[in-house]
Amino acid sequence: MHGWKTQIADRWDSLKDPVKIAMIGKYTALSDAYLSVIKALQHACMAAGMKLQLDWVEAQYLEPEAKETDAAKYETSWQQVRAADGVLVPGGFGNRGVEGKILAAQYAREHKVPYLGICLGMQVAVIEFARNVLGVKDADSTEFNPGTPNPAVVFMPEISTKHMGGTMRLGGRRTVLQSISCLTAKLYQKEQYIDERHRHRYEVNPEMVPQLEAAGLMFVGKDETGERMEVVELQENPSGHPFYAAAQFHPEFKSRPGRASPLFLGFILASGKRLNSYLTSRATPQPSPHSTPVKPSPATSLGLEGLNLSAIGGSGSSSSGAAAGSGASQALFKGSS
Ligand SMILES: NC(=O)CC[C@H](N)C(=O)O
Repeated sequence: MHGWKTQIADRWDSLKDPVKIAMIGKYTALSDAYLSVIKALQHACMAAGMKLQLDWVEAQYLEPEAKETDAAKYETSWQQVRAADGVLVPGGFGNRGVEGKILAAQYAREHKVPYLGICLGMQVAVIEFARNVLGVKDADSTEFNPGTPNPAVVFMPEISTKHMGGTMRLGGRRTVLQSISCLTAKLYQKEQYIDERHRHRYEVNPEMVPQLEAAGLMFVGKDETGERMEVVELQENPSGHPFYAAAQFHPEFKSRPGRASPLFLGFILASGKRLNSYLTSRATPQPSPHSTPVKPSPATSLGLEGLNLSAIGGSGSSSSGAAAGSGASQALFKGSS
């Protein structure tokens, strides 16, 4: 166990190629939810052979009002978004900063910057698309605007609004994949379904789905009834976007060192411009079981054997080129099982 941890810590400390991720959140209420996201980013960076540079962006400062109230913070926050290789909007509750998150999703979509949305991050992506692509300017979530005439995100019908304590849709649920060629299916290497964990009260309004899909926002994962939207991706053509994916579930909850979450890995690889070579390498037929056995590599013993690390630019080696034992490598293990 100790040797395994040392190998992972060494690999973490030896990563050099930087990848800059802007995480758009509400940092006065730093919650456990964000800590799981940070760990999932670290696991993905380690698998991709990239060094994480995380920029924390307070969503509220991206909003136009901040230009008047706090011009310096507005400027630096947008600079952080513009400098990012990838934009991540994690889960969240309550309406403060939501408009800033919607603007960040719009920026990532329009500027073809890799985007990963989680839970609320998927809901804001859908609201943004409805407003700016479908032209439904007042599209909103009933969580933030209960009287909105154009709800893109609605309270889940079978949940009672009167009993807030027990109203959350929680835990492991099945997502049925709608197409074997979507990015999510390729990353998970699954054709039919994936199981991930949930924590939400609102969902995409199923009535708006046909319009959204006709305009290119594809619901590539749905629950078993087909009524609840679980994963969206921008249609590959004509968007030409390198990575635009968002999930209603929380992929970070199942991420582990040596077993990065597929969506996080895809996001990091796309942010480091390595996603295509990774997907091509995965599509290459594996050697037949009768070919010469390969000596286990350090990557195999790290549980990274599913990854063709050389194909994605990682060293695939566990040598410790840089100083070992940094705080970052220690943090990698805290709280993970
Ligand atoms: N975990 C989340 O991001 C929740 C998103 C949203 N507030 C909901 O309840 O559906």
